[in-house]
Amino acid sequence: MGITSSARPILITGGGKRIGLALAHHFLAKQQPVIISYRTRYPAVAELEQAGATCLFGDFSTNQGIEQFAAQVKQHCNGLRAVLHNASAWLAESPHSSPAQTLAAMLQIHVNTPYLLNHLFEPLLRGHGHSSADIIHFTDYVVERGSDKHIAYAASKAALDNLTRSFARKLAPEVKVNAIAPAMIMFNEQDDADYRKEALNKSLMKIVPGEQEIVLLVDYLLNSHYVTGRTHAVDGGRPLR
Ligand SMILES: NC(=O)C1=CN([C@@H]2O[C@H](COP(=O)(O)OP(=O)(O)OC[C@H]3O[C@@H](n4cnc5c(N)ncnc54)[C@H](OP(=O)(O)O)[C@@H]3O)[C@@H](O)[C@H]2O)C=CC1
Ligand SMILES: Nc1nc2c(c(=O)[nH]1)N=C([C@H](O)[C@@H](O)CO)CN2
Repeated sequence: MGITSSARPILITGGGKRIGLALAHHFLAKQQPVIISYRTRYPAVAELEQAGATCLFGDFSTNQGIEQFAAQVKQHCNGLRAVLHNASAWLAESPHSSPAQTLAAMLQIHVNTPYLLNHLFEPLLRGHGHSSADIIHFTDYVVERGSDKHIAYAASKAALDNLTRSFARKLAPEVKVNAIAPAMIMFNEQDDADYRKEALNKSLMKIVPGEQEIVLLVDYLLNSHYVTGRTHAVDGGRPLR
C-alpha cells in the first residue's frame, strides 16, 4: 500500500507553516489528498486551499477544541491514510508564566492532542488492510537528553515518545505508529547570528538541513510494511559530538 495508492487523505496537524507546510505541499504535489489543521490563518493556508488541501481550523489548547476538530475531519472523510502529529509549541520556562501554566500547555499540545486524536481517528485508520495506515508523532532529540531551558517541553515530548510504543502495540498490524525525533532542522526568524553559528556546530554534519530531511523520512515510513513502534532520529550525529 504506497502513499498515493489510497484516496484516503493524509492529515497534518499544524500544517500552516514550516515543517507541516512543507509536508502538505509535498503530498499535494503527488496528488495525495491532504487535510491540515491550522490555528493561525497564515497566507500559506489560503495557498494550500488553492492547491487542493482541506484546511480546517483547530485550536488544541482545550480538549473541546481537539474534539471539535476531530468532528470536522469526520465530516470531510470516512478514512485516513495517515495522521502526522506535527502541531507543537517550543515553550521555554519563563518568568512571564508559571511552571504550572508551562507544563499544562506542553502536555496539552504534545500529549492530550495526539492521545485524544489517535483514539478519535482509530475508526478512520482501521479497516483498510495490513500496514495500510500510519501515525507519526513528532518528538525531539531532547527526549533522550533532557533540557535545562525547556523542561516541560522535553518531558511532554518524552511522554509522546512513549505513546508511540503503546499505540503501535494497540493498532498493529493495520496501522504503523512511529516517532520522528529531530534535532535542529530549521531556524526560527528570531534566531540571531551567534545562535545560528553555535547551532551549526552542535552536530557532526554541521548543517541545519531544512524541512526536506523530515519529508524524506516521512515518505520512508509511509512506504514501509514493517517498521513500527520506533523512534527515528534526524539529528546529524549530534549525540556523538
Ligand atoms: N524546527 C525544528 O528545528 C524542530 C522541530 N521539531 C518538531 O517538529 C515539529 C514541527 O516543527 P516546526 O515546523 O518548527 O513547528 P512550529 O513551532 O512552527 O509549529 C507548528 C505548528 O503547530 C501549531 N500549534 C502550536 N500550538 C498549537 C495549538 N495549541 N493548537 C493548534 N495548533 C498549534 C502552530 O500554529 P500557530 O502558528 O497558529 O501557533 C504551528 O503552525 C514539531 O512537533 C516540533 O516540536 C523538533 C525538533 C526541532
Ligand atoms: N514546535 C517546535 N519545536 C521545536 C522547535 C520549533 O521551532 N518549534 N525548534 C527546536 C530547535 O530547533 C531545537 O532543536 C534547537 O536545538 C526544537 N523544537
